[in-house]
Amino acid sequence: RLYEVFTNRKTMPTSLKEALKAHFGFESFRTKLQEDIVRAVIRGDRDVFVCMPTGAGKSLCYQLPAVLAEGITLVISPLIALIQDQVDHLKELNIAACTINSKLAAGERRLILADLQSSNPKLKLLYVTPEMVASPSFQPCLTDLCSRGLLSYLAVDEAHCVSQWGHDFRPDYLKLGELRVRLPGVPCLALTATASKNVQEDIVNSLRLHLPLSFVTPVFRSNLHYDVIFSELLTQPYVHLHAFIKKALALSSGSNGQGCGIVYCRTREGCETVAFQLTKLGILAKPYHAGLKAQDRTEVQNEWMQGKVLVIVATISFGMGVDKASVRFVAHWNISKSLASYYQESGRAGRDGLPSCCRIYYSPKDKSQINFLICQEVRRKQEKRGCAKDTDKAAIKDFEAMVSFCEQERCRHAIISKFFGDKMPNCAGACDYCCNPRAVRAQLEKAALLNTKIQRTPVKEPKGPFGFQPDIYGGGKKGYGIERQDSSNGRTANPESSPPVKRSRPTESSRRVTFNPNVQERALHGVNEPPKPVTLNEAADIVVRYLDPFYTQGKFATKELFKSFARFLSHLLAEGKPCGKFQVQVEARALIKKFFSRVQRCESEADWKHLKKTSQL
Ligand SMILES: Nc1ncnc2c1ncn2[C@@H]1O[C@H](COP(=O)(O)OP(=O)(O)OP(=O)(O)O)[C@@H](O)[C@H]1O
Repeated sequence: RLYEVFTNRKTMPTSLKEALKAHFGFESFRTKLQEDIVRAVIRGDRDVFVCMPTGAGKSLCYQLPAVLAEGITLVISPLIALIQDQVDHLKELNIAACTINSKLAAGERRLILADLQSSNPKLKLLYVTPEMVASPSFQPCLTDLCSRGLLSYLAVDEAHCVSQWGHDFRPDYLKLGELRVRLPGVPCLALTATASKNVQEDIVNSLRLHLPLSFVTPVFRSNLHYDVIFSELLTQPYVHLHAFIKKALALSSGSNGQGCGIVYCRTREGCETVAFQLTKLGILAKPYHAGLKAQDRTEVQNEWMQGKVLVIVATISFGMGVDKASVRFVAHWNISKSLASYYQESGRAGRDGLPSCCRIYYSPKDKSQINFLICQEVRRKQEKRGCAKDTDKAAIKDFEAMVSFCEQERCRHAIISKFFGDKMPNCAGACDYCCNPRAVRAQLEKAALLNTKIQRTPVKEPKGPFGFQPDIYGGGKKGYGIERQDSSNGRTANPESSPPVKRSRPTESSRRVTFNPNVQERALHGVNEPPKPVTLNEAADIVVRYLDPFYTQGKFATKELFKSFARFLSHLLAEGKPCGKFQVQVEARALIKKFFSRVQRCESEADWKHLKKTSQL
């Protein structure tokens, strides 16, 4: 039963299964695939690329080879918290693992470095962030280990962070390509749970994987039931959520004890409100977000892990690396920023393979807010680097895929599979659409009707010049960037302080309800009916939409000038003789065109001093 690859210089003569049992306490490999990957890594003659769903047991694919190899395995992981969990877990198993990071006490760091410099280091796994790997102080240590033949493998966890097309791009991951050049002969293993085809290509190219052996499993997980609920149609949303949780928790959790769940909210206020409401309705739920003290967060997480609290209501800063098998549901109170993120977050349900539920409470208002934040973030990045890039569109496209997932009449699993480039899965009733397509259609129609009504009711006078806080619009207020995992604005926020509604481009040719207010309004107004006069808020929306491309092209010397000009135009268009939306659109376009026919680049407020409405209004 001795495994032939153990003649490899890096491994010890013992059976793979025995080693699995001895070091990790597992009787067998989780799947044939897991075993195949471990064997391929141990062989060490090729780089390896692994794309398996969350909870599939990817960590073991490098941890077992690392334990069996003679040297040290360097593991790159994006978050210190994630690293700490892994290191703690390995230490519990008596496996020599540690991390070097900026938070480490000087004494501990010295001890680790001394071990690394010794002729026979005890350490088996060294976890670091990509930033640490790139730091000049760490380079000599790595070069030294490599030259002494003591680096067994390079494992890059969450490898999708290397791709600018991915949902969690981290610039320092790009530097790992250079690292590989400095570590000749060290085989690399790249692992991710979410990678569309172009992200996969990026990983292979950026990490310079040489003819890698690829182990890619379909993203379809038949034990997860997906559905979407339009929250604006609900009279009692919290009661609805409560009923969903009750039902999901009633699902069996096998030998894993009582089931539990996660509700994701975009904002801290959202977490607090939802947790409070659920507790009031009889389910103990606790919030978890960056606004809490670290100690309180740890306490909440522990209570949830131990089953003392069944529901954790968290921002997305919770979950990465949380290894709990019996999560019976993941509910999203707000949509995610991309379909890839949603797949990863919802995938935390049912890691034990048992039936579990994934639900989104969707609202078009939420869509507008997140869309606004994403566009703002993209613009901020462009401003920082001074130019636009093709990849800037990726964030917007990925968000559109998220919206499309909610607004389409199609199998939810099929949408996810298509997004990741997989073939159509056999859903077999594991989503609302496949269970009852008529109900999905009815909901979409009701939502469209409701949205039309909302658009037709008079809008209250906006507070600020745009009907929302200018510093939110300008992106100056910390906490509104989509990059932050946890913002302080919420669905519960005053609608008047919401950013203007922006139109999102449709992505799919398949049926979906359009929420473009202009289309619906025009269809409903009689031909001779006078158009409803635009409010300042609506004028601002139109202006921003038309002016935005000029800002992106660098036609404004500063962002303040852009905002100021947008404010000026909005007032010009909304004040005076009342005009309908269509007229204002035409006029806005004409004014902007006229302005830029005279001004190459806007340098001061004096540039638009003489700009007046054209005769069209
Ligand atoms: N062979 C095995 N037998 C039993 N349990 C296993 C086996 N391999 C891994 N596991 C367990 O499966 C769970 C998930 O493993 P792991 O955290 O490595 O998944 P992952 O694919 O890395 O997930 P994520 O993408 O969320 O990081 C862990 O609790 C792990 O201990």
